[in-house]
Amino acid sequence: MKLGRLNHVGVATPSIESSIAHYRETMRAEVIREPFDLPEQKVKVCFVDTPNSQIELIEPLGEDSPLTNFLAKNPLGGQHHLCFEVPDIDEARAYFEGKGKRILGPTRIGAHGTPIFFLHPKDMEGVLTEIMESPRQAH
Ligand SMILES: CC[C@H](C(=O)O)C(=O)SCCNC(=O)CCNC(=O)[C@H](O)C(C)(C)COP(=O)(O)OP(=O)(O)OC[C@H]1O[C@@H](n2cnc3c(N)ncnc32)[C@H](O)[C@@H]1OP(=O)(O)O
Ligand SMILES: [Co+2]
Repeated sequence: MKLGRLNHVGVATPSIESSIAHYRETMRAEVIREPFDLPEQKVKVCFVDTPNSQIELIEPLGEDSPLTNFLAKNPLGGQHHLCFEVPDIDEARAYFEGKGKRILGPTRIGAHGTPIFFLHPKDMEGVLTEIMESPRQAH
């Protein structure tokens, strides 16, 4: 498996609107993308572009969002996951399975429109890790 770029840092928030204001006004980021819902993933998403990566703002969508427990423990929100790109998602899945790392659920289409999966934080040095097929590699 070949490790690609850090695609984004996932940041959970109770309010994407207030987080957008923070990144625009305090961080002077150019937030040009509109928030959008990913109902199948039970999250609302808004990307904040930085010169070399992205912040992925994520807010729970619906009751049983995967963010619900995280925000119960971290009411202000906070760093949630890291997302790395790989050239081939199926090869990466087999690689991590071979390493005995717990993969959370099926490979599915993520917020960038390419296949992703998640690795359990307890198997990844405490970091919830998202693996994403590089957009330019999508078949
Ligand atoms: C896919 C769209 C978009 C994209 O980029 O394309 C996204 O990234 S959406 C992101 C939201 N979706 C997910 O996170 C899906 C994968 N996550 C999960 O399946 C759960 O969040 C899980 C299993 C990581 C944790 O579930 P839950 O919070 O319900 O369980 P616990 O509270 O019992 O936590 C278990 C254990 O893990 C620790 N934990 C939980 N979340 C994190 C985290 N983000 N980073 C590090 N550690 C985390 C938690 O503290 C518990 O540890 P313990 O020592 O037992 O307290
Ligand atoms: Co993500």
